[in-house]
Amino acid sequence: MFGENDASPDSDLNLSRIGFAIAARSLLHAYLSLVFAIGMLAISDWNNMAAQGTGGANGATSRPPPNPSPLRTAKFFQANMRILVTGGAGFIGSHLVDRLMENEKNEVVVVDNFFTGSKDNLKQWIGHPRFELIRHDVTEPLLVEVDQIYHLACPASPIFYKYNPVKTIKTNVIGTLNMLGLAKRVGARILLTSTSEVYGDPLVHPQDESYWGNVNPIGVRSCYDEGKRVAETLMFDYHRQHGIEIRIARIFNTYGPRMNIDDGRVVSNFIAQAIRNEPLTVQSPGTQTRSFCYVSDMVDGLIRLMEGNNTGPINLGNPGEFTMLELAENVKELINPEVKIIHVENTPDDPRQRKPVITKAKEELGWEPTIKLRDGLPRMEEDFRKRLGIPRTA
Ligand SMILES: NC(=O)c1ccc[n+]([C@@H]2O[C@H](COP(=O)([O-])OP(=O)(O)OC[C@H]3O[C@@H](n4cnc5c(N)ncnc54)[C@H](O)[C@@H]3O)[C@@H](O)[C@H]2O)c1
Ligand SMILES: O=c1ccn([C@@H]2O[C@H](COP(=O)(O)OP(=O)(O)O[C@H]3OC[C@@H](O)[C@H](O)[C@H]3O)[C@@H](O)[C@H]2O)c(=O)[nH]1
Repeated sequence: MFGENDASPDSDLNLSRIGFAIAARSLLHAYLSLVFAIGMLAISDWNNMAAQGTGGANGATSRPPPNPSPLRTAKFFQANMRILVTGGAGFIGSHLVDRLMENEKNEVVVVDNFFTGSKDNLKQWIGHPRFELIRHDVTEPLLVEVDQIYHLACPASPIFYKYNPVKTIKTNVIGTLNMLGLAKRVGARILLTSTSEVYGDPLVHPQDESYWGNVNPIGVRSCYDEGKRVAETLMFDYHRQHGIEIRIARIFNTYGPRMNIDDGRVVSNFIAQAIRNEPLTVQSPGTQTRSFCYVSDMVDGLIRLMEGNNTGPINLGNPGEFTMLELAENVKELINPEVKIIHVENTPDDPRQRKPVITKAKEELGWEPTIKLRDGLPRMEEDFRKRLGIPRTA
């Protein structure tokens, strides 16, 4: 036994055994420390790369994203890109579907509960082999195999989102959770259409993405604006916690063909009123401002955001700013010079000013709007006249 016979002939051998054991242990220690240090370096490098790759000023991801379907990397079978558009039967969603369907490598699945959207908006695609339409409410879980998710489902016009505020907040919170759960399961990239309403009644003007907003958390609009704020939070938490690839667009007022004629939003109201020769209803005081983006520009921005490397949030909107009185005067001049403009009561918490800073969209996406309000309004007029059956006279 070691220690008992220090003077025995074996003691030299024992000593050298002990020396060897100590040396071996030190070597093992050194090796393990090295492996640990390399591991830590690799993890911190990966985190840095993830943060840079996703424009992650808002915190690095803690895990690698889930793997996309094996079909993506299959050697002999080049799968199409399968894209889910929630709310695809609505105004912006249906224009987005048109653009996505132009690419023959895309298969598009639309889910919609038809609350404010309509099959009519998608009629040119129904029956197409690369297109599927599913009646589904996003507040219920959904299982489909897709590579990208454009998550638009949510009523957007104030009269519709205030109609059933509890349902609106469920759509924003539970609906977004369900879509994030789906993205996590199938490894899809997900884009949320958030809104300029996250800035509330802004105290900073114009608004860039660093502004945290001025929102009434218990007001009649909060089902929508707070709902979208929580949806943004969920997106970033899934990104940080589960490595989900996210994109967030903060959309400013968008207009164009296919808006519901009785949608209640200001551009559709004024155009329908001018065509029907009814007074244009400017809600008081009329000095409140908005910035209006034509829908084809918006769709272009959404696709660039999805395909790019930046998580957002990124403002998408047209920085041209108009008071509601100026908008009414433009509509009157372009569509019906005889029409009257009247003042009516406003609704609570109406934001007094809104105009996007789009520097980030320009720099990160190479995007800026191309269609001015005075060019977009006549295009919308044409569509509304067709649907109302009221042609332009001379
Ligand atoms: N149009 C704008 O000016 C604007 C501005 C900011 C943000 N956005 C956002 O863009 C998205 C689309 O807006 P839009 O103007 O096309 O509105 P929209 O009302 O025309 O479209 C919304 C679509 O979502 C569907 N939908 C609503 N709740 C649903 C649910 N629970 N389950 C499934 N489908 C549901 C509706 O039926 C409709 O087809 C919305 O998320 C909206 O918040 C729009
Ligand atoms: O007939 C009308 C309707 C509206 N308005 C005014 O027009 C302005 C714009 O109102 P809208 O209802 O079109 O839309 P808002 O800007 O209030 O909200 C929109 O913001 C961005 C998106 O998220 C949504 O599409 C929607 O919530 C408001 O100041 C409103 O008071 C009128 O003067 N007359």
